[in-house]
Amino acid sequence: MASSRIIARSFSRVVTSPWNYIAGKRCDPSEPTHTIKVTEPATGKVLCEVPASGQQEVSRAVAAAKQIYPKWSKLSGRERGQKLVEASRIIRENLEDISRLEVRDTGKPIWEARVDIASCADALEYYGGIAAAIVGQHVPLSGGSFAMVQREPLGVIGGIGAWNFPMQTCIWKVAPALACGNTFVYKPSQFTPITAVTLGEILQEAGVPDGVYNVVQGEGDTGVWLCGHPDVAKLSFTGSVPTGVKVMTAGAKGIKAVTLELGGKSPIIIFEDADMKNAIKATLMANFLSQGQVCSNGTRVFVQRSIFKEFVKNLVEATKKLKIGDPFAEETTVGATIHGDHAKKVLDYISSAKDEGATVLCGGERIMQSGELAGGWYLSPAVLVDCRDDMKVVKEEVFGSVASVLEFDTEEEAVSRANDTDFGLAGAVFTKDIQRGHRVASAIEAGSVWINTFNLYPTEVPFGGFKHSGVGRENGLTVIDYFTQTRTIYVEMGDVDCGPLYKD
Ligand SMILES: NC(=O)C1=CN([C@@H]2O[C@H](COP(=O)(O)OP(=O)(O)OC[C@H]3O[C@@H](n4cnc5c(N)ncnc54)[C@H](O)[C@@H]3O)[C@@H](O)[C@H]2O)C=CC1
Repeated sequence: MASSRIIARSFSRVVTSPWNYIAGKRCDPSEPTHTIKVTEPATGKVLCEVPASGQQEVSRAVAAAKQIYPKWSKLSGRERGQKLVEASRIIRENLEDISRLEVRDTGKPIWEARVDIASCADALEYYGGIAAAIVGQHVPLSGGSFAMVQREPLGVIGGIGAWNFPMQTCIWKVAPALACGNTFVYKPSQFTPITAVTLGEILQEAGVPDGVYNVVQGEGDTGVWLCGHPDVAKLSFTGSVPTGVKVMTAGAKGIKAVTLELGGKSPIIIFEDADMKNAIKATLMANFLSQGQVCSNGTRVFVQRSIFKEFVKNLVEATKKLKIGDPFAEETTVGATIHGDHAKKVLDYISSAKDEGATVLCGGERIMQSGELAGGWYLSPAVLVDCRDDMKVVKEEVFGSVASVLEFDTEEEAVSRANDTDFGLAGAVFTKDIQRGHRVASAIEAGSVWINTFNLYPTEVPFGGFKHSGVGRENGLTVIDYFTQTRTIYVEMGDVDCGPLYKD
């Protein structure tokens, strides 16, 4: 029998206002603080005008989330999970439309947006699937007494996201938080307002009650209001280290739990016995996905001296074959930088690298400055050699398509240089020697280390940073601990034993 299911009816497939989403409705803030002109990265033209939310609007969103919390948190995990799985189904059935919205927002190529949106469906399906298994514990104690450890949600979660993976960043927070019984207020990046609102409409269609998930648009000030709101129990943030410090400080003031997913400057260590083709493929993926605007990117490429020349030749050849252009074109592999100011920052890093003695073997220029997409900022992916560890481009997060390739001699040297950074988000080792692979992977000070691959984040495995790259984890079962708290109930089955304090 043919399925009678209807593909999502009610979510907007076009870029449309209003931009906030509160208590199940798209709405405008009653007192906008100002209007944000969002540009479309592909064209540089204004994509939409979004009113920024002030304190009053943030409070309205938090109140909506607080009001529905008793009802949502009292559903069984299975009931909540079924709705999240349904939302996952809606996303999969509408993957193309949602991916196209993501491309308009980010400028990333359509092939990548499809991968990102499929991963959003994966996360909703995974946390929907395990929601019924989010339970407490029974702990037997001496003399028949026991303790019950109840696992409870935290309340209203305040989420704040970056612009590079707008819907994925949002869903990595929202899916586990809702599965655990929390409700949510999300503030997307001011550069990518679209798909967080789309998610609201999809969750509503999947049966999630109005108010469980809300969106307030705005810039840093809106984030400040959300972080400081007394009814927000926890902050979950993805963004840069300096903003992460502010969010953590706001959390400290309210004694709120904080999860921070921050920046990186990850190393890839490629030994002489590595499979050359796989090492090249991974280096492309680790540097040029999403125009290099990926937190976990492996931008410090350490290559053993004996294969350095061959590796660099192959990398430059492969980089020159990348097709930079219209993000909607199927053949495009690299799209547009998020906006002009960011692109200029990336170009400045390349200039500073040259000033400090680096050689640019390919790329590092703004291209496509005529035609329909002339207003977009399209940068040709750059490969740099003659780099030193103390150069600005090698030390700081560039967040653009710039790979710095560095030579090393010994394993010990490579590990020590790889770890010589305040960041610790990710890393990788390429070798055919299984013992060396594990030894080096375990020595890299980072939350995710890949052996013979890069930039894979299945929803089942935890992701997050060591050192300045973050606090807490997203994905996997671990995240349940970050969205719940426990209450221990001790049950005494005998008499009270208070030692010598009491005498008959
Ligand atoms: N570890 C991870 O999972 C990921 C980390 N990132 C990191 O994000 C950064 C790029 O994203 P951006 O949007 O440029 O970061 P950002 O730190 O400038 O902004 C992030 C978000 O914080 C908001 N915000 C700004 N000031 C705030 C304040 N005082 N209080 C509360 N919220 C505030 C912004 O409006 C935005 O929504 C990079 O450093 C990148 O590595 C990006 C994606 C994933």
